[in-house]
Amino acid sequence: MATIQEQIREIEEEIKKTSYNKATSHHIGRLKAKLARLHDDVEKKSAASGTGEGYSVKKSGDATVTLVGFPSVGKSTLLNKLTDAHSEVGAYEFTTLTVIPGVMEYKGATIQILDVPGLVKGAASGRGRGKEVIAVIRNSDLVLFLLDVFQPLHLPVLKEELYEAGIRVDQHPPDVVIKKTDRGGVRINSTVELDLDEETIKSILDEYKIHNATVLFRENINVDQLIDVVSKNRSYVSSMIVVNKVDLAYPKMLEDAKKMYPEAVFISAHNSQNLEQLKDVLYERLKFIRIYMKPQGEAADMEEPMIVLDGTNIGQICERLHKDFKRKFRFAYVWGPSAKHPGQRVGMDHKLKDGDVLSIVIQK
Ligand SMILES: Nc1nc2c(ncn2[C@@H]2O[C@H](COP(=O)(O)OP(=O)(O)OP(=O)(O)O)[C@@H](O)[C@H]2O)c(=O)[nH]1
Ligand SMILES: [K+]
Ligand SMILES: [Mg+2]
Repeated sequence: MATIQEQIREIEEEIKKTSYNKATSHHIGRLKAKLARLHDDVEKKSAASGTGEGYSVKKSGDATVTLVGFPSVGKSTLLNKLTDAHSEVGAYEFTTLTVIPGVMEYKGATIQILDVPGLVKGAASGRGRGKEVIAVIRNSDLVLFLLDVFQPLHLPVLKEELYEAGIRVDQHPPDVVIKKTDRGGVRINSTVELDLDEETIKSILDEYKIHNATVLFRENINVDQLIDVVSKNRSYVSSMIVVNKVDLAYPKMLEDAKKMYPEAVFISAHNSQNLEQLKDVLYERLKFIRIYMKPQGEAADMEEPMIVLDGTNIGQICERLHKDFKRKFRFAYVWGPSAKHPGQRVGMDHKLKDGDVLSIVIQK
């Protein structure tokens, strides 16, 4: 019996060999789904048999950002400049061996920044501290990719490792809902024109042992995205790119790196160069919204809004307010951009928008 790694290689070979056309698309879809399942198995196995030494960091503040980069690109140096933390800096690789949290206050938001060990190629399958680092990244809201100006080509490697570990960077969860049923086979509904054909969709679901279900597509997605929906074990985070050590770069080198990553922020963490711009971009990328709380029977507090991430729902607000709020929650009233009419009565699933006024009613 072939090992999981051998099976993975075999399927990868077969995908490479198969030329893509209409007739082979469902075959390729099935192979990709098989591959995804094997990767999920590897993931599960190593989680079960792992060292058990997962890093435990409690999320805190309004958002969590993880510094992701190869060893010695300057992650710890940057953490020390942006936050109150002190993380050891060294001219050798793997100076940092655990998660070091720090806090940065910016424009009224409290942002948690996590320094972690360097990632290397193979991290997703467990090299270095890969597994533990990846678990931290999974739970963060933003990945700050930190590159050394001398090694700009690390970015695609980092992205590949995250992809392989089920982390989707700068993607949103596909707007596709699968509801399992008892009988009736797989029924497909769609509000948009689909590139995926029925046979491909069915063979992917089949690979995940889903034989009876209704599938509603509200978005035209590809094979890989459908596998993400079926596999469930995916995490969606946004990202930004920062290039460090510009103080050491020759002008030509800097120019090339800027052409390669026009959206990146170029800094010298060591010399505190361009850190204000970094904070600005970081803040923008996180997409904060302001929610004004109105205690029942009182006026809303328009002075000090709650700062939360876009997409936050009322249940998540309850969790932030008090440990009992979710249990005692009855309903809420909303005024403002997310309300259909002023004072709309809503439940915990209701998603808030910037500038909303919110009143939560709990059991006494
Ligand atoms: N010239 C220069 N050196 C820097 C800069 N940032 C960091 N360094 C140096 O680069 C080396 C590595 O810095 P660290 O902050 O330890 O890097 P790291 O990414 O945390 O490294 P690991 O924890 O080992 O993965 C140290 O010698 C730093 O002094 C910078 O902007 N310019
Ligand atoms: K280092
Ligand atoms: Mg470090």
